[in-house]
Amino acid sequence: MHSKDQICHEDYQRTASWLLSHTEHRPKVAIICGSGLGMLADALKCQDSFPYSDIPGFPQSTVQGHAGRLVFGELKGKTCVCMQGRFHMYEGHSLSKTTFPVRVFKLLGVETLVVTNAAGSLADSYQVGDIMIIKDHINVLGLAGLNPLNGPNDDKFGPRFPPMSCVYDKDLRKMAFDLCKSMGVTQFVQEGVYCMVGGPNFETVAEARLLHRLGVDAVGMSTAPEVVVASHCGMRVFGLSLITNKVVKSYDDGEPVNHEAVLEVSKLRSQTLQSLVTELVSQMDINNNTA
Ligand SMILES: O=P(O)(O)O[C@H]1O[C@H](CO)[C@@H](O)[C@H]1O
Ligand code: HPA
Repeated sequence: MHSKDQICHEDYQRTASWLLSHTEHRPKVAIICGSGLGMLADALKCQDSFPYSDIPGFPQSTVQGHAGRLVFGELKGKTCVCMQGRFHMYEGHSLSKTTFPVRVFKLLGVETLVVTNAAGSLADSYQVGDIMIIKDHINVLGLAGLNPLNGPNDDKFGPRFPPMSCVYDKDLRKMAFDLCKSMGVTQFVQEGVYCMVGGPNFETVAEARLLHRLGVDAVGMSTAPEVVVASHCGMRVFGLSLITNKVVKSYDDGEPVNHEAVLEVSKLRSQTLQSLVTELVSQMDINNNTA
Protein backbone atom coordinates (compact mmCIF):
# COMPACT_ATOMS: atom_id res chain seq x y z
CA MET A 1 0.00 0.00 0.00
CA HIS A 2 1.52 3.37 -0.96
CA SER A 3 -0.40 5.85 1.12
CA LYS A 4 -3.67 5.66 3.04
CA ASP A 5 -5.79 6.23 -0.06
CA GLN A 6 -3.60 4.99 -2.87
CA ILE A 7 -4.06 1.36 -3.74
CA CYS A 8 -1.69 -0.24 -6.24
CA HIS A 9 -2.19 -3.22 -8.54
CA GLU A 10 -0.22 -5.49 -6.21
CA ASP A 11 -2.66 -4.74 -3.37
CA TYR A 12 -5.59 -6.04 -5.42
CA GLN A 13 -3.46 -8.95 -6.58
CA ARG A 14 -2.45 -9.87 -3.04
CA THR A 15 -6.09 -10.08 -1.91
CA ALA A 16 -7.13 -12.01 -5.02
CA SER A 17 -4.28 -14.52 -4.55
CA TRP A 18 -5.26 -15.03 -0.90
CA LEU A 19 -8.85 -15.76 -1.92
CA LEU A 20 -7.82 -18.07 -4.75
CA SER A 21 -5.70 -20.05 -2.33
CA HIS A 22 -8.55 -20.31 0.22
CA THR A 23 -11.40 -21.45 -2.04
CA GLU A 24 -11.74 -23.71 -5.03
CA HIS A 25 -14.62 -21.66 -6.41
CA ARG A 26 -13.78 -19.64 -9.52
CA PRO A 27 -16.66 -17.15 -9.83
CA LYS A 28 -17.75 -15.51 -13.06
CA VAL A 29 -20.49 -13.47 -11.35
CA ALA A 30 -20.21 -11.18 -8.33
CA ILE A 31 -23.25 -10.00 -6.38
CA ILE A 32 -23.18 -7.01 -4.00
CA CYS A 33 -25.96 -7.09 -1.41
CA GLY A 34 -27.57 -3.81 -0.42
CA SER A 35 -28.86 -2.83 3.03
CA GLY A 36 -30.86 -5.69 4.49
CA LEU A 37 -30.42 -7.74 1.30
CA GLY A 38 -27.71 -10.09 2.60
CA MET A 39 -30.11 -13.02 2.26
CA LEU A 40 -29.28 -13.06 -1.45
CA ALA A 41 -26.18 -15.01 -0.42
CA ASP A 42 -28.28 -17.63 1.39
CA ALA A 43 -29.27 -19.17 -1.94
CA LEU A 44 -25.63 -20.09 -2.72
CA LYS A 45 -24.88 -23.82 -2.55
CA CYS A 46 -21.54 -25.35 -1.46
CA GLN A 47 -20.55 -22.17 0.34
CA ASP A 48 -17.09 -21.02 1.34
CA SER A 49 -17.39 -17.85 3.36
CA PHE A 50 -14.90 -15.40 4.81
CA PRO A 51 -15.50 -12.57 7.30
CA TYR A 52 -14.06 -9.39 5.82
CA SER A 53 -11.79 -9.15 8.86
CA ASP A 54 -10.00 -12.34 7.72
CA ILE A 55 -9.35 -11.16 4.16
CA PRO A 56 -6.07 -9.28 3.70
CA GLY A 57 -6.62 -5.74 2.43
CA PHE A 58 -10.42 -5.84 2.74
CA PRO A 59 -12.19 -2.90 4.41
CA GLN A 60 -14.65 -3.60 7.25
CA SER A 61 -18.44 -3.16 7.18
CA THR A 62 -19.80 -0.87 9.87
CA VAL A 63 -23.44 -0.43 8.82
CA GLN A 64 -26.34 -2.36 10.37
CA GLY A 65 -27.78 -4.76 7.79
CA HIS A 66 -24.35 -5.36 6.18
CA ALA A 67 -22.97 -8.55 7.74
CA GLY A 68 -19.41 -8.20 6.43
CA ARG A 69 -18.87 -11.59 4.82
CA LEU A 70 -17.69 -12.68 1.41
CA VAL A 71 -19.52 -15.82 0.32
CA PHE A 72 -18.50 -18.05 -2.58
CA GLY A 73 -20.88 -20.70 -3.90
CA GLU A 74 -23.10 -21.87 -6.70
CA LEU A 75 -26.45 -20.58 -7.93
CA LYS A 76 -28.02 -23.27 -10.08
CA GLY A 77 -24.58 -24.49 -11.10
CA LYS A 78 -23.11 -21.03 -11.80
CA THR A 79 -20.24 -20.07 -9.54
CA CYS A 80 -20.71 -16.72 -7.80
CA VAL A 81 -19.12 -14.59 -5.14
CA CYS A 82 -21.44 -12.52 -2.98
CA MET A 83 -20.66 -9.54 -0.76
CA GLN A 84 -22.89 -9.68 2.31
CA GLY A 85 -22.28 -6.06 3.09
CA ARG A 86 -20.84 -3.26 1.03
CA PHE A 87 -18.75 -0.21 1.84
CA HIS A 88 -20.01 3.35 1.74
CA MET A 89 -18.00 6.54 1.61
CA TYR A 90 -19.88 7.96 4.60
CA GLU A 91 -18.36 5.19 6.75
CA GLY A 92 -15.06 6.97 6.29
CA HIS A 93 -13.68 4.86 3.44
CA SER A 94 -12.09 6.50 0.43
CA LEU A 95 -13.98 5.76 -2.80
CA SER A 96 -11.11 3.54 -3.95
CA LYS A 97 -11.54 1.53 -0.73
CA THR A 98 -15.32 1.24 -1.19
CA THR A 99 -14.71 -0.24 -4.64
CA PHE A 100 -11.65 -2.34 -3.72
CA PRO A 101 -13.58 -5.64 -3.91
CA VAL A 102 -14.73 -4.97 -7.48
CA ARG A 103 -11.18 -4.94 -8.82
CA VAL A 104 -10.34 -7.98 -6.71
CA PHE A 105 -13.30 -9.74 -8.36
CA LYS A 106 -11.96 -8.80 -11.76
CA LEU A 107 -8.68 -10.50 -10.86
CA LEU A 108 -10.61 -13.57 -9.70
CA GLY A 109 -12.09 -13.82 -13.21
CA VAL A 110 -15.49 -12.25 -12.57
CA GLU A 111 -17.14 -10.99 -15.77
CA THR A 112 -20.55 -9.82 -14.55
CA LEU A 113 -21.39 -7.64 -11.55
CA VAL A 114 -24.87 -7.67 -10.04
CA VAL A 115 -25.42 -4.72 -7.70
CA THR A 116 -28.40 -4.35 -5.38
CA ASN A 117 -29.36 -1.56 -3.03
CA ALA A 118 -32.07 -0.13 -0.84
CA ALA A 119 -33.26 3.23 -2.16
CA GLY A 120 -35.85 5.94 -1.62
CA SER A 121 -38.22 6.75 -4.47
CA LEU A 122 -38.66 10.15 -6.10
CA ALA A 123 -40.85 8.91 -8.96
CA ASP A 124 -44.49 9.61 -8.09
CA SER A 125 -45.69 6.30 -9.52
CA TYR A 126 -43.38 4.14 -7.37
CA GLN A 127 -44.57 2.37 -4.24
CA VAL A 128 -42.66 1.10 -1.22
CA GLY A 129 -41.69 -2.49 -1.99
CA ASP A 130 -41.24 -1.90 -5.73
CA ILE A 131 -38.18 -3.38 -7.38
CA MET A 132 -36.46 -1.02 -9.81
CA ILE A 133 -34.27 -2.43 -12.56
CA ILE A 134 -31.55 0.23 -12.87
CA LYS A 135 -31.41 1.67 -16.37
CA ASP A 136 -28.84 4.37 -15.66
CA HIS A 137 -27.43 6.39 -12.80
CA ILE A 138 -26.58 9.94 -11.84
CA ASN A 139 -23.39 9.97 -9.83
CA VAL A 140 -23.66 13.26 -7.95
CA LEU A 141 -20.31 12.69 -6.27
CA GLY A 142 -18.69 11.86 -9.59
CA LEU A 143 -20.07 15.00 -11.21
CA ALA A 144 -18.49 16.95 -8.36
CA GLY A 145 -15.08 15.35 -8.89
CA LEU A 146 -15.23 12.53 -6.34
CA ASN A 147 -14.56 9.47 -8.42
CA PRO A 148 -12.97 6.11 -7.51
CA LEU A 149 -11.00 6.38 -10.78
CA ASN A 150 -9.28 9.60 -9.64
CA GLY A 151 -5.51 9.40 -9.46
CA PRO A 152 -3.05 7.65 -11.77
CA ASN A 153 -4.95 5.39 -14.18
CA ASP A 154 -4.22 1.68 -13.83
CA ASP A 155 -4.11 0.68 -17.52
CA LYS A 156 -4.18 -2.99 -16.54
CA PHE A 157 -7.80 -2.45 -15.49
CA GLY A 158 -9.03 -0.02 -18.13
CA PRO A 159 -8.64 3.26 -20.01
CA ARG A 160 -8.13 6.73 -18.54
CA PHE A 161 -11.41 8.02 -19.98
CA PRO A 162 -13.98 5.23 -19.92
CA PRO A 163 -17.38 5.77 -21.56
CA MET A 164 -20.41 5.45 -19.27
CA SER A 165 -23.26 5.79 -21.78
CA CYS A 166 -24.33 2.13 -21.81
CA VAL A 167 -23.28 0.77 -18.46
CA TYR A 168 -26.32 -1.23 -17.34
CA ASP A 169 -26.46 -4.13 -19.78
CA LYS A 170 -29.52 -3.99 -22.01
CA ASP A 171 -29.80 -7.75 -22.53
CA LEU A 172 -29.66 -8.45 -18.81
CA ARG A 173 -32.29 -5.78 -18.16
CA LYS A 174 -34.60 -7.40 -20.72
CA MET A 175 -33.88 -10.85 -19.33
CA ALA A 176 -34.75 -9.62 -15.83
CA PHE A 177 -37.99 -8.05 -17.00
CA ASP A 178 -39.01 -11.23 -18.84
CA LEU A 179 -38.24 -13.21 -15.70
CA CYS A 180 -40.42 -10.85 -13.66
CA LYS A 181 -43.22 -11.52 -16.16
CA SER A 182 -42.86 -15.26 -15.78
CA MET A 183 -42.74 -14.88 -11.98
CA GLY A 184 -45.96 -12.82 -12.15
CA VAL A 185 -44.47 -9.84 -10.29
CA THR A 186 -44.45 -7.09 -12.94
CA GLN A 187 -47.01 -5.09 -10.97
CA PHE A 188 -44.21 -4.02 -8.61
CA VAL A 189 -41.31 -3.92 -11.05
CA GLN A 190 -40.08 -0.64 -12.49
CA GLU A 191 -37.14 0.46 -14.61
CA GLY A 192 -35.51 3.77 -13.78
CA VAL A 193 -32.64 6.06 -12.93
CA TYR A 194 -30.75 5.67 -9.64
CA CYS A 195 -28.93 8.61 -8.10
CA MET A 196 -26.09 8.28 -5.66
CA VAL A 197 -25.70 10.96 -3.01
CA GLY A 198 -23.05 10.99 -0.30
CA GLY A 199 -25.22 10.53 2.80
CA PRO A 200 -25.28 9.64 5.61
CA ASN A 201 -28.18 12.04 6.18
CA PHE A 202 -31.32 11.45 4.20
CA GLU A 203 -32.43 14.20 1.81
CA THR A 204 -33.93 17.54 2.72
CA VAL A 205 -37.22 18.42 1.01
CA ALA A 206 -35.42 20.91 -1.25
CA GLU A 207 -32.84 18.29 -2.21
CA ALA A 208 -35.59 15.75 -2.90
CA ARG A 209 -37.37 18.24 -5.15
CA LEU A 210 -34.12 18.99 -6.98
CA LEU A 211 -33.43 15.29 -7.62
CA HIS A 212 -37.02 14.79 -8.76
CA ARG A 213 -36.66 17.63 -11.28
CA LEU A 214 -33.41 16.10 -12.51
CA GLY A 215 -35.26 12.94 -13.51
CA VAL A 216 -34.10 10.74 -10.65
CA ASP A 217 -36.44 7.83 -9.88
CA ALA A 218 -34.64 6.45 -6.81
CA VAL A 219 -31.90 7.73 -4.54
CA GLY A 220 -29.34 5.99 -2.35
CA MET A 221 -25.82 6.33 -0.97
CA SER A 222 -23.98 3.59 -2.86
CA THR A 223 -23.69 1.62 -6.08
CA ALA A 224 -22.48 4.25 -8.59
CA PRO A 225 -18.77 4.00 -7.62
CA GLU A 226 -18.87 0.18 -7.77
CA VAL A 227 -20.53 0.34 -11.17
CA VAL A 228 -18.04 2.91 -12.51
CA VAL A 229 -15.11 0.72 -11.45
CA ALA A 230 -16.72 -2.44 -12.82
CA SER A 231 -17.48 -0.80 -16.14
CA HIS A 232 -13.96 0.67 -16.32
CA CYS A 233 -12.48 -2.81 -16.12
CA GLY A 234 -14.86 -4.23 -18.72
CA MET A 235 -17.40 -6.03 -16.56
CA ARG A 236 -21.01 -6.41 -17.59
CA VAL A 237 -23.27 -4.73 -15.02
CA PHE A 238 -26.81 -5.36 -13.83
CA GLY A 239 -28.46 -3.44 -10.97
CA LEU A 240 -31.58 -3.60 -8.83
CA SER A 241 -32.93 -1.09 -6.31
CA LEU A 242 -35.48 -2.10 -3.73
CA ILE A 243 -37.70 0.89 -2.97
CA THR A 244 -37.75 0.97 0.83
CA ASN A 245 -39.34 4.39 1.32
CA LYS A 246 -40.78 7.37 -0.49
CA VAL A 247 -38.48 10.36 -0.23
CA VAL A 248 -40.33 13.21 1.44
CA LYS A 249 -40.97 15.95 -1.14
CA SER A 250 -43.47 18.01 0.85
CA TYR A 251 -43.14 20.30 3.88
CA ASP A 252 -46.68 19.39 4.93
CA ASP A 253 -46.79 15.61 4.90
CA GLY A 254 -44.69 12.49 4.49
CA GLU A 255 -43.10 10.20 7.04
CA PRO A 256 -39.40 10.94 7.82
CA VAL A 257 -37.34 7.88 6.87
CA ASN A 258 -34.94 5.97 9.12
CA HIS A 259 -32.54 3.08 8.56
CA GLU A 260 -34.58 0.61 10.66
CA ALA A 261 -37.58 1.16 8.37
CA VAL A 262 -35.32 0.61 5.35
CA LEU A 263 -34.20 -2.75 6.79
CA GLU A 264 -37.81 -3.75 7.59
CA VAL A 265 -38.95 -3.23 4.00
CA SER A 266 -35.91 -5.11 2.67
CA LYS A 267 -37.29 -8.23 4.40
CA LEU A 268 -40.62 -7.83 2.60
CA ARG A 269 -39.22 -8.59 -0.83
CA SER A 270 -36.30 -10.80 0.15
CA GLN A 271 -37.82 -13.95 -1.36
CA THR A 272 -38.71 -12.31 -4.67
CA LEU A 273 -35.31 -10.68 -4.98
CA GLN A 274 -33.55 -13.92 -4.19
CA SER A 275 -35.57 -15.81 -6.84
CA LEU A 276 -35.05 -13.09 -9.41
CA VAL A 277 -31.28 -12.91 -8.93
CA THR A 278 -31.00 -16.73 -8.86
CA GLU A 279 -32.94 -17.14 -12.10
CA LEU A 280 -31.11 -14.29 -13.77
CA VAL A 281 -27.72 -15.77 -12.93
CA SER A 282 -28.86 -19.22 -14.02
CA GLN A 283 -29.87 -17.85 -17.43
CA MET A 284 -26.69 -15.84 -17.93
CA ASP A 285 -24.49 -16.90 -20.76
CA ILE A 286 -21.30 -17.70 -18.85
CA ASN A 287 -18.69 -20.41 -18.95
CA ASN A 288 -18.33 -22.02 -15.58
CA ASN A 289 -14.73 -23.06 -15.06
CA THR A 290 -14.24 -24.58 -11.67
CA ALA A 291 -10.76 -24.93 -10.32
O1 LIG B 1 -27.15 1.39 -0.77
P1 LIG B 1 -27.32 0.40 0.33
O2 LIG B 1 -26.02 -0.19 0.75
O3 LIG B 1 -28.35 -0.66 0.00
O4 LIG B 1 -27.86 1.18 1.62
C1 LIG B 1 -28.85 2.19 1.61
O5 LIG B 1 -29.44 2.14 2.89
C2 LIG B 1 -28.73 3.04 3.79
C3 LIG B 1 -29.73 4.01 4.36
O6 LIG B 1 -30.78 3.35 5.01
C4 LIG B 1 -27.70 3.76 2.94
O7 LIG B 1 -26.44 3.17 3.09
C5 LIG B 1 -28.24 3.57 1.55
O8 LIG B 1 -27.25 3.67 0.56
N1 HPA C 1 -32.27 8.34 0.55
C1 HPA C 1 -30.98 7.94 0.44
N2 HPA C 1 -30.60 6.68 0.63
C2 HPA C 1 -31.55 5.78 0.93
C3 HPA C 1 -32.89 6.11 1.05
C4 HPA C 1 -33.28 7.47 0.85
O1 HPA C 1 -34.46 7.85 0.95
N3 HPA C 1 -33.56 4.98 1.34
C5 HPA C 1 -32.65 3.99 1.41
N4 HPA C 1 -31.43 4.47 1.14
